[in-house]
Amino acid sequence: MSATPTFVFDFDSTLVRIETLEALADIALAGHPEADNVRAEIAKLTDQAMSGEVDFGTALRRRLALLPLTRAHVEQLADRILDEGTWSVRRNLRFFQENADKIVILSGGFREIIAPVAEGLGVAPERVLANDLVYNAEGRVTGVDDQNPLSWDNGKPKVIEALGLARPIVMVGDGWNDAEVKLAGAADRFYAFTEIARREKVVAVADAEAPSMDELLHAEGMAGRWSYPRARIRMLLLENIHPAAVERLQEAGYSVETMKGALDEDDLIDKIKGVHVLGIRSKTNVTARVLEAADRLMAVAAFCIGTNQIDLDACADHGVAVFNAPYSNTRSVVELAIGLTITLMRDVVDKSAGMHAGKWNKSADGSRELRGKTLGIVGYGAIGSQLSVLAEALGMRVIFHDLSERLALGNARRMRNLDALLAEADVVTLHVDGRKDNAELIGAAQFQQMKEGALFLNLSRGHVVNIGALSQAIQGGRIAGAALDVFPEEPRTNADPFESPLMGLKNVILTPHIGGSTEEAQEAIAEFAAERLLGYLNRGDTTFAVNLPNVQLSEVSGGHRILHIHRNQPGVMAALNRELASAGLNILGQHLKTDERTGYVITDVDRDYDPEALKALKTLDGTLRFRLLH
Ligand SMILES: NC(=O)C1=CN([C@@H]2O[C@H](COP(=O)(O)OP(=O)(O)OC[C@H]3O[C@@H](n4cnc5c(N)ncnc54)[C@H](O)[C@@H]3O)[C@@H](O)[C@H]2O)C=CC1
Ligand SMILES: O=C(O)C(=O)COP(=O)(O)O
Repeated sequence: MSATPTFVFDFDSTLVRIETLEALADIALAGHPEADNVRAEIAKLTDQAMSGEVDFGTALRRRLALLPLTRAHVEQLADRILDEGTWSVRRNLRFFQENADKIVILSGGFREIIAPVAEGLGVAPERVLANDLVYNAEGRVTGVDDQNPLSWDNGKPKVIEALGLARPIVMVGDGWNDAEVKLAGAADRFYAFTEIARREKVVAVADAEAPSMDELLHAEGMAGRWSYPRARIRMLLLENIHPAAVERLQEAGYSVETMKGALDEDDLIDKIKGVHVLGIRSKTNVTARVLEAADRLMAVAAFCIGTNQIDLDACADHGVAVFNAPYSNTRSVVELAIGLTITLMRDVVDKSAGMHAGKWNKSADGSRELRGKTLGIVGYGAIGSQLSVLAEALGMRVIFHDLSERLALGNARRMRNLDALLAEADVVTLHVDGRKDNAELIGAAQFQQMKEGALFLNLSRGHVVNIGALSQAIQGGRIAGAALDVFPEEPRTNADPFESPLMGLKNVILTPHIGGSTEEAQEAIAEFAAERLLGYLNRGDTTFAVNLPNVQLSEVSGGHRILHIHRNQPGVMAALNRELASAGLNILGQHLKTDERTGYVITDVDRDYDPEALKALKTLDGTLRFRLLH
């Protein structure tokens, strides 16, 4: 590694979120009759000086002359300046403290205000170069020390040159006077720091823009709080995912793009390049072709329960973790199923449509109570079993069929097979998952087995039912009513048309896949899935991943964390540990978990190692993904 450069940091709008003179103006002008005008004048001068329109010395003196500033005002700001630290500076304190002897703070601002921040960063007072305020006997500020070159135009380069600092020198700041340091040749690189204020003119002459300290440290090859600047991690959230997720992910520093509808395979292939995290709901198919095109993808989050739209094995083979929200909309689906059952039993939808057309049809024919009827639940997972409890509470008898051994809740009875269930149920409701094998689980033969006049509900997945057979069963009278929330072909957006052979049939309720679409469920899903993503990105935690071994992990603290996803084949662990040993890495902790396909090993190591040594780990035979977390 090349030697650490000398870092020269500007202060206002770089190490802190404020401009000192504006903050002092707020304090000194409190209660002043002309406060707003004076403040506006000061802000304008600051901006003109920072963008190079007015020379710095002139702007500084004019701003001070506008203020009735006293020592007490200055002390007041100095007392609270630590609260004004720039966010990315705060999270990278360790960088400052560990490299304090390579850091200089260079500011046209005032020493009294900078001192507490410098102390917090571990930067010695002699490495703080700033202006000195001059006070009169009453403690009133009369100006600045005119001997200090920093109080004049183009002072920063002069001061830096006079220090004779070790090169290369990296200048970091938001203002034109910071850019001048590089333009005058006193620094080797200049980063326009834009986390607080972004000035086009300054960015235009910079070697690079640093939207945060993370970006700067990454660009300079320094170990920062994060191994990779979060703002560069791109997340694409499709299908109108609840804003709570966007907020949570942005708040954590990631870049989030949202789209209202789903994308088809080709559009997703175009869009997926450069995307690190994809968020979808039930309608976007993540196929092997999509994964081939995904050059950066680390994780897919299904902001729903079903994951049948995702090629989970192909994701695992690419080292892409897949998460879902398995319980957040369960209750919403159950409530709708209950509501639909009652609505079908009472023929509410057709009667209501009749009323809207001016037809009064008061009749009890065919209308029945729920109480005492038999509900047949196919698929007794999270939704099926919760529906079982609610239906019993309403007085229904519950029978169920599931491929797996499930605990029968309450008085629910397990049926030995699907046929037995179909023969006995007054209402058949589907809550199986969307695995391929479930295609047309219910077709003509199954409708034949149902009781004459049975009701039928599908809130699981569209392909589970043969729609033509259902349509015939309804028209032939075997099925007295049906409620369908899911369809073999569903429109990708609200603007696309919907068509189905079931349209217009008597006592048939069609809903646009809204089983899980309640405000409560969508918000809960957003929070749950966003947390899973953050846990994975920030800690490597795979709890609730549906295609990788689940490992629950705490925050990385003290050391670095090496994450290695590999094909589950003999010898990978041995080879990995051989490489770690030969690189002289001190292992603080290690976890390994495997499933049939994939192995996931997490190794926490001490920070003092040669980063070059890690390269070998990326190319170990069987490696699917390698990641380093700080
Ligand atoms: N309409 C909507 O908006 C929503 C639809 N869903 C759908 O509901 C499905 C079920 O959700 P959960 O209950 O949370 O899933 P789950 O995974 O907890 O339960 C599914 C159950 O179905 C069983 N199963 C699968 N195939 C079967 C078969 N052929 N015969 C009998 N049992 C079978 C499984 O063993 C499992 O116990 C989801 O996979 C999703 O496709 C989920 C949420 C909202
Ligand atoms: O949670 C599920 O699996 C659902 O079917 C809900 O899908 P959606 O998020 O409404 O597209």
